[in-house]
Amino acid sequence: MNSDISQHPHLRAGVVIPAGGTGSRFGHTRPKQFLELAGKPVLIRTCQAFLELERIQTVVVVVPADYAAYTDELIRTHVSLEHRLRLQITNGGSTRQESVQAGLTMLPVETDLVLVHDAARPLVDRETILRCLDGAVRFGAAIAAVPVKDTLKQVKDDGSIVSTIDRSHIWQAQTPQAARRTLLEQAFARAASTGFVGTDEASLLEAAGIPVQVVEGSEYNSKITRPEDLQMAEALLMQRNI
Ligand SMILES: Nc1ccn([C@@H]2O[C@H](COP(=O)(O)OP(=O)(O)OP(=O)(O)O)[C@@H](O)[C@H]2O)c(=O)n1
Ligand SMILES: C[C@](O)(CO)[C@H](O)COP(=O)(O)O
Repeated sequence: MNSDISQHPHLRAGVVIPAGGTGSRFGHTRPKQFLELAGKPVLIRTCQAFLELERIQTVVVVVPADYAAYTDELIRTHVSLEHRLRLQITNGGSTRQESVQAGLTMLPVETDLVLVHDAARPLVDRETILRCLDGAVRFGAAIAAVPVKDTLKQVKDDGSIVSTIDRSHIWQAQTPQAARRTLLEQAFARAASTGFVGTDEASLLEAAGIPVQVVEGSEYNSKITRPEDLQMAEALLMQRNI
């Protein structure tokens, strides 16, 4: 069976974009997802990467409650009416996991394939998104990831090296992280019942015994965590004249 997503015209995919963080490691008065990146808010860039794909029927943005009105204003300023029809905003929670859970409940009932993508990853490319979609169709769950390039060290609190970690099978998880909705809801329900808190959706799926596949991400699909990450993203976009 060819499980390429184009073979499944009736598949309805939605994306949840967790944008409810405070950006404490970034250290700005405004959460980093609302800062400008080459003239456009980080969050808007991220939303548009998905709105430009017809395969994505619904985009749910999960924002801090005190930023809901501001987000609505940003969307009205930067997003076309046509795209706004596929965009919803809801309030986030105190953890990324709670925010994603809130977003899942907003997806239309007919949504059967879900992607989750950090608002803080605005340089995600079309091909990575489509690989995640196809991976979720083919395997049930798939995440963007890149193999580790640097030598990895286990280090004590005092900075002394304990050992060098074999990196031959170590990958850095990115987002999108995609799964059939039933699998993702099963994983979130189990996490809620056991009190499990993960830093990504794959860790919840793994904990529930649900197989997850990695698909090729991109070195450009980095997460904006600290100020230098925003500077790097800006330099990249300027170079590409985007
Ligand atoms: N309660 C939270 C925490 C995080 N996020 C989102 O999850 C993504 C990845 O989280 P991270 O980069 O850690 O963002 P922050 O939590 O804002 O950053 P920090 O840990 O530095 O405070 C971001 O798009 C962030 O907005 C969220 O929706 N809700
Ligand atoms: C989901 C994620 O981006 C995968 O690498 C990462 O786990 C988010 O971690 P954060 O601490 O919430 O930024």
